[in-house]
Amino acid sequence: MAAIDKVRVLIVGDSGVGKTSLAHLICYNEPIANPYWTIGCSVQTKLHEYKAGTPSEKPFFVELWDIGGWSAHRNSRSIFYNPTHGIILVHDLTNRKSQQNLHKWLAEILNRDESSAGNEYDPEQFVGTSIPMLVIGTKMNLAQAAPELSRRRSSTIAEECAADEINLDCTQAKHLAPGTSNAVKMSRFFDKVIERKYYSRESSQPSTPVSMERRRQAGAGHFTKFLHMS
Ligand SMILES: Nc1nc2c(ncn2[C@@H]2O[C@H](COP(=O)(O)OP(=O)(O)OP(=O)(O)O)[C@@H](O)[C@H]2O)c(=O)[nH]1
Repeated sequence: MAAIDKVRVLIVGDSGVGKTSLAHLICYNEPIANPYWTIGCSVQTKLHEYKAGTPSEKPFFVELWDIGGWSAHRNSRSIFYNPTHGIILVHDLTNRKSQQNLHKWLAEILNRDESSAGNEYDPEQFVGTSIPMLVIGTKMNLAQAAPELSRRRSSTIAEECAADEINLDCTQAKHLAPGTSNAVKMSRFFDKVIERKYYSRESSQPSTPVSMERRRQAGAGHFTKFLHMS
C-alpha cells in the first residue's frame, strides 16, 4: 500500500484559549475529559479524505501541531514552525485580548526565519501570504452567557486574511459534528491546505502573494474521517 502523504497544520493562540480542547475535538469528535497544559508542542493526527465523494478523493494525514501558548516559551517555539502548511488561529470569545493577540501569533510564525524581526504586525504580510488559515473563536457557550464580554464576534484578522471563521464550544461534540456547517468549513480548510501543498504551483514557494479574491474561491467542502497516532 502506498504511503499516505501528510501536511502540518499549526494551532496557535494565547494560553488557555482552548487549543488542546479543539485539537482533541477535531481528532475524536468528542470533548477532551482533562485538557492538559501544553509545554512546547503536542501533535495529534487525523486522517482526512481530500475531496471526499469526488473522483479526486484521496486520504491524507493532517498533523495538528498544538503549540503551547505560554509567552515565556516564545523564543523557542520557532522550531515547530517549519514547515507550516496551514494555520489555525484560536481565540477565546470572552477574552478580547486573545483575539487582538492573533496578529502577534501570525507575525511570529511568518517571521520565523528573521531572528531580529520580532513580532511586528504588518498587515501587508498577512494579505500577502498564501498559507491557508482558519480563525476559531472558542467558549461560545460562555460568551453567550455573558454577551458584554464579546460584543464583537467576528475577528478582524479573519477579514484581513480572507480566512474562514468558526465560533464554537469545544466542550460540545455537536459543534463539530459531521454535516454541520462548522465541520464543512473545517474540511474545506484541510482541503485547501492539501491543495496548496500537493496540487498547486505555489507549493514550492511558502509565502507568495495571492489575491484575497483567489483565496476566497479556493477549496470545496467535504467530510472527514479521524485517526489518532500517538
Ligand atoms: N466552556 C468552555 N471551556 C473551554 C472551551 N475550550 C476550552 N475550554 C476550557 O479552557 C481551559 C483551557 O483549555 P486548553 O484546551 O487547555 O487551552 P490551551 O489553549 O491548549 O492552553 P495552553 O496549553 O496553556 O496553551 C480548559 O479548562 C478547557 O476545558 C470552550 O469552548 N468552552
